[in-house]
Amino acid sequence: MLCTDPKKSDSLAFGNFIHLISIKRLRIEIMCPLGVHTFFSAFMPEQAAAKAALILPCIALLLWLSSILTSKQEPEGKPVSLPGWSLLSIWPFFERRFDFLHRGFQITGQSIYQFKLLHNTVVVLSGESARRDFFQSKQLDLNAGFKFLSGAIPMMPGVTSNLQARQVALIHKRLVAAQSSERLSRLIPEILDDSRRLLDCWGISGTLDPFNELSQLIFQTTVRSIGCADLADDAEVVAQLKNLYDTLDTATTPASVLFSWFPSPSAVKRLLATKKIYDIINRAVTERLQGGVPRDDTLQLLLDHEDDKMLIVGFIMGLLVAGSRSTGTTGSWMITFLSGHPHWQATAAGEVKRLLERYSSHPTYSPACDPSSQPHSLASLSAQLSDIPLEAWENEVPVLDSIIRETLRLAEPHAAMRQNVGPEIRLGGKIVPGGAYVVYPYSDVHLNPELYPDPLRFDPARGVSKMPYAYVGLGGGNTMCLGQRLAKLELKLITALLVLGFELHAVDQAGLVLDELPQPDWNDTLTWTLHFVFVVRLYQLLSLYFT
Ligand code: HEM
Repeated sequence: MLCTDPKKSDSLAFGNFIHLISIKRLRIEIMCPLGVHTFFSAFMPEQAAAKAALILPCIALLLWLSSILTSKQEPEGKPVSLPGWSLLSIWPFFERRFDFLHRGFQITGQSIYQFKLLHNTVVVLSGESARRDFFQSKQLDLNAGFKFLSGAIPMMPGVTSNLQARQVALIHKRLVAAQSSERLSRLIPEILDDSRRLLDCWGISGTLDPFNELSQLIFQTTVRSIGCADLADDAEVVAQLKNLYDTLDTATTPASVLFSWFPSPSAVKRLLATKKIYDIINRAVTERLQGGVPRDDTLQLLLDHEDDKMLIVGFIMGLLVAGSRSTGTTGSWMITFLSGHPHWQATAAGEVKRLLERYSSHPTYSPACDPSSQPHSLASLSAQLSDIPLEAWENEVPVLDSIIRETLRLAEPHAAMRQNVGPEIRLGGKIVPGGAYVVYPYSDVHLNPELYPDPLRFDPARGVSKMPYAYVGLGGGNTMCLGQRLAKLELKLITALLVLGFELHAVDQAGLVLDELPQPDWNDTLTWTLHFVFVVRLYQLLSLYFT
């Protein structure tokens, strides 16, 4: 807009000079020299005023150009920010993570967005290309991500946390060695025997809470498999350890994660539980070192490699959580799903029976031959299952494999968490600055109706999608689960015992069979358990199977 009255235009132009410089280029060029000249001529001779009127706008123009060139532009590709940064608005990230993350996608209308957690940037991803970049990136650190965003591991600097990269690499190497084929083959009868012992306590019929009983059972077999045989043999110590690990879970609160330095009651509880776990495991390692009898277990494997004592203690303390928590919950959900799907119970039982027919050399129990052996046939079933070799458990059980896969797809409310420990990178085309945290919710694929039609339905018969990273239940790309060989073996052995040994029904508290199974709570990212009353009714089937 041009001003035609020179007087008016002078005053207006000068009054708005600074403002105009920054926002209205056209008006500056035309109006400033005139107005400035009139202004200066009021104070100085005509010639000097003319010079000043020319020089000043040039300086202003230069300043303006340099401010444009040096100004911090919002980089193109920066993820849109979630409005609201107060602690209150991000609290649900810890308490109802699934809802929080999905509301973020809805509010921003974007497949990638970011929010602030204290002074840290957290980028949330979804979509095919972001997922691919995420799982393939080498500079996203899982441990750093979990330490800051989850905090649900025993924190003992130098033992279970703040480990150097070479210590983490050594722990991973030993974990692979602990799952060698020879070692897993020797573990089969031990896992079966532990499980059979605990299943015997369930009785011939009755009800049980799978989220309690299965997680206890799998804690026992995990202590046996990656811990120490002396601990696994002592039922009291195993129960004590389980309680302490449960305390770590229940005492993990948003405040204890965000302000881990603050000695809140839950932080103190966590600290005490961690110290007690340390004492139990350290004592077992010390006793073995000081002349205990060598056993065929993971502790002995670590001692034989002459690993540092603190690394050994940290290995057992850390992997007992990684191993038992996820395997226990997966086992509980598997039994829940099987108890509501008699067809899959029977199909799984049929698959294991065929393996028994092929591999078992133990005589099949028959009440006619040995009427006195009722009803303790779980022992003989476990002995028969021990005859099935590891290769068969790993390669000849497509039904059990698909039941595990479908259980993890439907009931593993995991969000993968990382820290970008390198320079700025792009994931899915969006910028993730160095030091920022990145979260990828598994629901992006596992509950995606385009990949899994009717995604909340349990259906092990679903095909596997060919889309890259369409199934990430045991990780993907650079971070695959390093304990999956053991986890799958434990789950298969326990399921075999259950489907051949019992008939399972999901019932309510009154004992009535449920029409509909309970759904997993995707907001319960830590323990994945159920929060309402539900039980599984058992009938021991052995007399049917062995006649
Ligand atoms: C059914 C049981 C299990 C499930 C569902 C499971 C799932 C996973 C998943 C999804 C990851 C990748 C995490 C991510 O990308 O954010 C992972 C990593 C890992 N898992 Fe498992 N896991 C199970 C059992 C175990 C067991 C028994 C152990 C050890 C005894 C174990 C040790 C590990 C370790 C060490 C990693 C980290 C790998 C790395 O840093 O690259 N897991 N697991």
